[in-house]
Amino acid sequence: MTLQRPKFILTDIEGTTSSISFVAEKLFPYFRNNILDLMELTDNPVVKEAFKQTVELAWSEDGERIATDQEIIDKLYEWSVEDRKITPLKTLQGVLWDKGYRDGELKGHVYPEVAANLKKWKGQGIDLGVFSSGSVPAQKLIFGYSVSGDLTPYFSAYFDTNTGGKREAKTYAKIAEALQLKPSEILFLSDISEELEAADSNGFQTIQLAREGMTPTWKHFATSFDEITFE
Ligand SMILES: CSCCC(=O)C(=O)COP(=O)(O)O
Ligand SMILES: [Mg+2]
Repeated sequence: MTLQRPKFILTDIEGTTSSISFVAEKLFPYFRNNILDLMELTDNPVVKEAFKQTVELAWSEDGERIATDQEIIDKLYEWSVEDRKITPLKTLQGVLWDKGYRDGELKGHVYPEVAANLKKWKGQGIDLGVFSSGSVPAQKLIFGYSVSGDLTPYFSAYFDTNTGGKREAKTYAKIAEALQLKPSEILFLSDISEELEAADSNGFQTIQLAREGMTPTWKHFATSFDEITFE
């Protein structure tokens, strides 16, 4: 697919740069297997704030009153099994994954052609950024400790659920504003059509990554980054 060259490419992670199986079968189980380590980190201000948000969300969403550290951890475990894209869970996943990447137990999966295309696009004068439900620190880890080496030098901006939900149009307006670009100057890459729809309704260019035999569900699609080229 050949497009007019955008000024900025914003990419999703799971299902786009990286396999769904790596996230579902390596990252999420690592979090659940090590979740009790959070008990030792309750003085860490990031953990403290995420625990507070967990208590508030459990109350507002389920009407459930949780208070003890064990109850909070049980709730986070449950949300992880359900693959909830909610900020305190995503923050705490990033906190625990940090050790896994640094110890070498985790190595960020990226599809084989990703690094070469990031390099090529950057060489064409296109700036690159990430928008994932994974927290910004978790985004920096998967790309910093990737199977293709440290890819973080390619990215100049990172966005997560603190900016807004990926299926909400207003989130993309906020991203364009933060980048000080017109929406039409940004190309968003994702595997999920609801996310592409939200970006498209805001005027972004969009391409769906339909990887590993996935049937495309969006009007513009590619099966790998190699198929995305610019005039
Ligand atoms: C930052 S890598 C882990 C990604 C993650 O936690 C996740 O929920 C995937 O969401 P995405 O928005 O990248 O599809
Ligand atoms: Mg995705």
